[in-house]
Amino acid sequence: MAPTVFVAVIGAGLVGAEFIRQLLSIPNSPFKLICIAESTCIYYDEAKPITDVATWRQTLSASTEQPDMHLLTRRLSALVSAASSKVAVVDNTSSQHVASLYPVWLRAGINVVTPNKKAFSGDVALWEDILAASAQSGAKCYHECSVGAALPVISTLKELVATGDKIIKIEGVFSGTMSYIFNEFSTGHADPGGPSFSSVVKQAREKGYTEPHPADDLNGFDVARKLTILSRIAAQSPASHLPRLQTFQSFRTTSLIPAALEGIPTGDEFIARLPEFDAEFAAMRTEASKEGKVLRFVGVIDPVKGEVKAGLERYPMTHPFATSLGGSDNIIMFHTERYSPRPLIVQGAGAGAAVTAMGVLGDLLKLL
Ligand SMILES: NC(=O)C1=CN([C@@H]2O[C@H](COP(=O)(O)OP(=O)(O)OC[C@H]3O[C@@H](n4cnc5c(N)ncnc54)[C@H](OP(=O)(O)O)[C@@H]3O)[C@@H](O)[C@H]2O)C=CC1
Ligand SMILES: N[C@@H](CC=O)C(=O)O
Ligand code: NA
Repeated sequence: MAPTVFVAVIGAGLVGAEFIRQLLSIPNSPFKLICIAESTCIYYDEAKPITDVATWRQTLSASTEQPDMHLLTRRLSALVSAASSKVAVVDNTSSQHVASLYPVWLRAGINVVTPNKKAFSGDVALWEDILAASAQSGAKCYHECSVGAALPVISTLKELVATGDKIIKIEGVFSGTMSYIFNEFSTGHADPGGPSFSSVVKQAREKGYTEPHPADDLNGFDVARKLTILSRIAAQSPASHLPRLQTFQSFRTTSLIPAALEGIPTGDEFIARLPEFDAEFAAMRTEASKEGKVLRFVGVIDPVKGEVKAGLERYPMTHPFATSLGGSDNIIMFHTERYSPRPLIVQGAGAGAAVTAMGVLGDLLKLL
């Protein structure tokens, strides 16, 4: 019989709510959902786990308790000590503060599952502390969805590296938002005269592909974070010249944010002002289509040259980045010693609540 796993979910937004729906839909579930937290409220009851898909939101809203992460840590640590069962935090936020608590949780024997990129792509000291804490206690930290949503990108790279393959180059479209935007905006065929840039950004947001603030996608930081996560793993492959990246800002990334829109605090205001710059983006599209090319936002990790970069590039209409992508598709090509001359390719939806929640739940199932 599978052991019971006590689960605390932090973040019940787009991904979090879908994750809870999928978790509560598992028949004969070994998971006990004892906690759900958002920024302003928390439900916690070990004796009364949430079981009903239809009413969990009301149960959370009815709670008057304020979220206190230190209290949550003490409660979950006590549960690890008292029960022979496993305990897991599922972080479905994009919070740096929540991410900074992973080493504390892991050292206390609390497993961590998350699509949040912050812990693995920010200060290298936090990433190293997470690895050390997990090794020390044996608690697991799974974050497959921090790159390419549920697509097996991190697991594939870890396996290539662990089995001694030499990574020659990793290149691809790593952002569901950027993929959707340029698949719709720059098709080559209809240019010029396709949809406006601001309208496709708005659609990407409505479809749930963007970060809580869409500027975090358009400034290239989301791709830079994913490249940092992969680069830190690829750096362990034989003969890698990749540098020890201090943060995701340690290499060159092209931002698509017009200077006048830098630092706009809310996503709504940012989206409202973006049409002012549609003509600039249309001109870039026209330039590319005159050469028979499309625009794609691409990331490259090159362990041979020791280089990591992300930016907007032009591709001929025959290139896989131009021909084979649709919707929020990511495509990641692993060129390795074994996968040569043809690369190992992972492709599919790289954003969206359903696939991301599925990947998070898949990671949680690994604890069994
Ligand atoms: N959307 C996608 O397709 C993908 C998303 N991801 C990642 O998944 C994560 C969630 O994304 P998404 O669901 O779209 O984001 P949302 O903005 O929809 O949801 C975020 C949730 O986190 C909660 N939250 C934020 N800060 C805290 C905090 N300090 N304590 C407790 N709760 C907090 C918010 O609560 P409140 O509303 O009260 O502030 C909200 O419930 C992000 O890290 C994102 O990068 C990864 C792959 C794909
Ligand atoms: N905003 C991100 C979501 C997944 O990480 C993206 O568009 O890829
Ligand atoms: Na993934």
